[in-house]
Amino acid sequence: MTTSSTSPSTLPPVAFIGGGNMASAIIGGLLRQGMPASDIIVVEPYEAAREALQANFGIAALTEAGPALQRAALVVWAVKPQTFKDAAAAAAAHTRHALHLSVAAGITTDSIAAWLGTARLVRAMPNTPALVGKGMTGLYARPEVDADGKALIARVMGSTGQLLWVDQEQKLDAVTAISGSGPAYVFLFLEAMTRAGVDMGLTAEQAHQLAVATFQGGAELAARSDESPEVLRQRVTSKGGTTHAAITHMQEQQVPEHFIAAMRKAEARAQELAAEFGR
Ligand SMILES: NC(=O)C1=CN([C@@H]2O[C@H](COP(=O)(O)OP(=O)(O)OC[C@H]3O[C@@H](n4cnc5c(N)ncnc54)[C@H](O)[C@@H]3O)[C@@H](O)[C@H]2O)C=CC1
Ligand SMILES: O=C(O)[C@@H]1CCC=N1
Repeated sequence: MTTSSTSPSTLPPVAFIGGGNMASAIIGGLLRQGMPASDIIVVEPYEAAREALQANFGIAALTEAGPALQRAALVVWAVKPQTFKDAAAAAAAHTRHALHLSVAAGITTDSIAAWLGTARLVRAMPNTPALVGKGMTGLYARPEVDADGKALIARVMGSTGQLLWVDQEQKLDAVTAISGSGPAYVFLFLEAMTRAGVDMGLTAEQAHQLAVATFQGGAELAARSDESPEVLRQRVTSKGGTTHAAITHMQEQQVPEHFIAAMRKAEARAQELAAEFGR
C-alpha cells in the first residue's frame, strides 16, 4: 500500500451518512487529527443525534441527503444494515463521484455497489473502542479502489486505532465476530467479574477497577510478549493454586467451547444480515 506524506489536516471533505455511535467515533478521530469540522458533512435524520453532533463536535448535520454531499471526496456509510438501502437511494445521485466506505455489518460490497452505482468501495468493520482511539478495524477493498483510495481510507480509519486489511470480503464476517462484536464480550466479562467481586465483599467500584485494570494489563502483556496466550496463562496458573481452581472449573464447564460457539453465532448473523438486507 502507498503511504501519504500529506498531513491529516489536508484530508479532503468527508461525508457521513448516519451520525450515530460509529460515525461519532470516526469523526472524533478526524477532529483529533486536526481536520476542520467544516470539512465534515453529516446526514442524520434524527434530531437527538443531530443535537449530539452539534454539542460534541460543533457539526450542524443535514436532515437529509442533498447537493451539499457533492463536496465530499469520501462518503462513509454509518447507518444500520436495515436502513442502508433506503439511505443509499436518497444519497446515490449526489455521491457517485466519490470513494465510499461502509461500516455496516454484513452488507456486501456487491449490494452496495448496485445501490450506489459505483464500485469504488471499501468495506470496514470497526469497533467501539474507536471512541477512545483504541479501535480495531478490519478492511476489504474492492479491486476498483486504487492505492491512493486505500491510503485515504487508511488515514481516515487509522485515526481511530489499528487497521487490518483482508484479501477476501468474506473474512470480514470473522473480523465482525472477533473484534467488531468483541468489545461486548469484554464488557460481559467485566460485568461478571464485578458481580463476583461484590459477592466476595468488595464495593462495585473496587471490583470494577480490579477487573478493568486486569483486562488492560492482560491485553497489554499479550500484545508486548513473544509468548502465546497459552503460555502466559500457564505462568499465572500455579500447580494446585487458585487460578488452577478457576480455570479447571471453566474447562469442565466447556467455557472455551461455548465461547467459540457464540462467536460462530456472530459470524452466522453477519451472513444472515447480508441475505436479509442486501437485496
Ligand atoms: N456499534 C458498533 O459496535 C459497531 C457498529 N457497526 C456498524 O455501524 C453501523 C452503524 O451502527 P451504530 O453507529 O452503532 O448505529 P447508530 O444507531 O448509533 O447510528 C446509525 C444512525 O443512522 C441514522 N439513520 C437512520 N436512517 C438514516 C438515513 N436514511 N440516512 C442517514 N442516517 C440515517 C440513525 O438516526 C442513527 O443515528 C451499523 O451498520 C453497524 O452494523 C460496525 C462495527 C461496530
Ligand atoms: O452488533 C452488530 O451488529 C454491530 C456489528 C459489530 C458490532 N455491532
